[in-house]
Amino acid sequence: MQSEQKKEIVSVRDNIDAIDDQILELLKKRLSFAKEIGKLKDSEKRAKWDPLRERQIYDRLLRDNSQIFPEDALKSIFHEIITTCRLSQKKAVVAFLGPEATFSHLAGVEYFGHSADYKAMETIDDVFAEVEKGRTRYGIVPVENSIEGAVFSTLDCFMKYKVQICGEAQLEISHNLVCRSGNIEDIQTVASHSQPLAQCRQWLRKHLPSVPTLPVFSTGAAAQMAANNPNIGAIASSLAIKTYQLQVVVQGIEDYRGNTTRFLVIGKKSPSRSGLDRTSLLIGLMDRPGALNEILTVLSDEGINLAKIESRPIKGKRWKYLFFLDMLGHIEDEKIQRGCDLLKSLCSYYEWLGSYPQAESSPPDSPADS
Ligand SMILES: C=C(O[C@@H]1C=C(C(=O)O)C=C[C@H]1O)C(=O)O
Repeated sequence: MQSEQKKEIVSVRDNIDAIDDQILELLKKRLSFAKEIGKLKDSEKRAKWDPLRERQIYDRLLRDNSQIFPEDALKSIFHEIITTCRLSQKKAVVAFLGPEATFSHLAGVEYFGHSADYKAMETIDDVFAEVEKGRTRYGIVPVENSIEGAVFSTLDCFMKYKVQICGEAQLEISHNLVCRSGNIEDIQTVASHSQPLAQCRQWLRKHLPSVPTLPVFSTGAAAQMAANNPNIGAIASSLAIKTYQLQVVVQGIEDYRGNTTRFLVIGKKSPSRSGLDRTSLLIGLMDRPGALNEILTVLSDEGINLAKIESRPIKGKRWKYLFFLDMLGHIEDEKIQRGCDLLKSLCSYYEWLGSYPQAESSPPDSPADS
């Protein structure tokens, strides 16, 4: 009986092998067609990245799948296939806040897949400078966290460097307390980036009340420190545990579940419209009563959905601010174009930071112990 079953497994596995061979042949064919399209685009001087076409592919596949193959898996399989095909037309190097295994690195790999090359930078400023100078094609930077709010150093870089936003990615962040031994008693200092330290504030106060915290450049840098010093604990990603051979002390120490960070992909030129886009502006208000109201009125009159507004002080100009505005839609959409033209005439400063495909939204955050 047992050997009958064994034979059946072998024969069904033959079927799987035959399918895998077909998938592989089809993948090779798909890659060569993508390269052919790349050459045609070269001759027409067209951008290689076509977000609208990519979105249409996902929509069609998800519809035809009728939820038979698990949807998230289907999306990530095709994401890897499509990014590989796209990058075969033009290679991309992506700068991120390093060292290896930071959340920015993870977000980069999620966004660009495994076919891109990644370059670790020491600071967010360095990521911007790298892209502005054209040394790397893209950069990925954290811009806001669903619990802690804006990442000010990123917003300030938009005021300093000439780059465009090309995309956004959202990464659900779960923090691990790690150290060399895996024993909480060995930890005399907890190092991490200031954002994760803030995102785990209540947990640290409750479980390590007398242990000081040490803000460092990145979670990767903290993990590196923990690897070099047995008395340093780090708050870091699961990728950092593997990369720096650390032991987990406690998993999931964030104060809120669903804690999500939004990242921006920066480059030299925003992509064309995908049909589900976001447009970011940086504006300065006229010094007159009702200036902000005028801006909001334009958006409301044009039926533009304002997704976010955030102000930042202008360095060296006391009590003067610039505003970051995110709207739903693409600058190629008539409504957004018209709204932006009106804003330009009403603002003391106006800069279009880019239009780019919207990231999928995730469920809302909830307290960790609910
Ligand atoms: C192959 C193309 O180039 C890129 C890759 C795509 C793909 O792999 O399906 C789709 C759109 C483009 O971003 C294309 O434009 O069709």
